[in-house]
Amino acid sequence: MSYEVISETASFGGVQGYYKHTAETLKCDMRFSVYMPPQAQEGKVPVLWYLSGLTCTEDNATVKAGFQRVASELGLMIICPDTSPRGEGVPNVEEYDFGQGAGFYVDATEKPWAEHFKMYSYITKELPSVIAANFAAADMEKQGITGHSMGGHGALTLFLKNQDVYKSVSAFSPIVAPMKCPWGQKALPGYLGDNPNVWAEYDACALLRKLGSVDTEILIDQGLADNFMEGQLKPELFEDACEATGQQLKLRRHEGYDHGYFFIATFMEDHLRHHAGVLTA
Ligand SMILES: N[C@@H](CCC(=O)N[C@@H](CSC=O)C(=O)NCC(=O)O)C(=O)O
Repeated sequence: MSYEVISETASFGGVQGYYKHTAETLKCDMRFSVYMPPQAQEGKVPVLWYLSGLTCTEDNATVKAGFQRVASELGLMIICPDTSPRGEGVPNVEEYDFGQGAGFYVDATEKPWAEHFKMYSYITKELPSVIAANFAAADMEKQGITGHSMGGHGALTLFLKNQDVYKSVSAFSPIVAPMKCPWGQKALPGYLGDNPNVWAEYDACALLRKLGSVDTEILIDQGLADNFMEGQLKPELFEDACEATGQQLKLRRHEGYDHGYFFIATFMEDHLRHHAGVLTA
């Protein structure tokens, strides 16, 4: 459960840190970032996980999402993990949507991925244990989860499968139905084999329809100038699943915004307030 400090830098009265540890689940070294708000000097603070999308590391959101100012105001700890195992000995392909940088937050069962690609267990079990053991201010009874695109898929599915752990959820332009889009139709069989019942365990629409509604509102923001919206993201499928199950959903569609971090930074404050509203109630 030990970890190494890469850097710690003052930000809005708190500290933006980058850290490294050896992840047993993934059999490689992993980096993650933690924003520690100033309130952490006085006591425990709620924890918000941010899961990034395809091609990302822990760095993309940390430097581009602009969460530090409002996280400081609200007293939220923000944790950004990497999106896959990496490094020598970890399998990869020269494709942006599979392999390193594209872990899809699943526990792979297929060769050669199964040995390292266990991002579901890493994010839900190992990394939280590292945080709980080393960051005393983290209130692990008050955790929320958000993410972008592939990370939005991660946020929705991890939330639905672990409602005892995560109390709040939101997503920026998430993949909501990987079984029904090309990114997911490549990743799910690639990592999990050919059984659709196993894929459905990692599909937010399928999970919501199977598990039923949860007692908290889900916030999703989607840009209407997002080139991936029609072919990959299909927010209307999640809207349908929410309507069918009676799930409270705030799905906001924004004219002119694309898939990138200028979009995320624009609406980040609303997401932080959404999570703080639930986690500090
Ligand atoms: N290179 C790819 C697109 C890669 C891309 O857009 N990645 C997004 C996430 S997409 C879904 O998970 C991202 O967040 N990129 C990093 C960033 O800092 O913007 C292509 O050519 O289509």
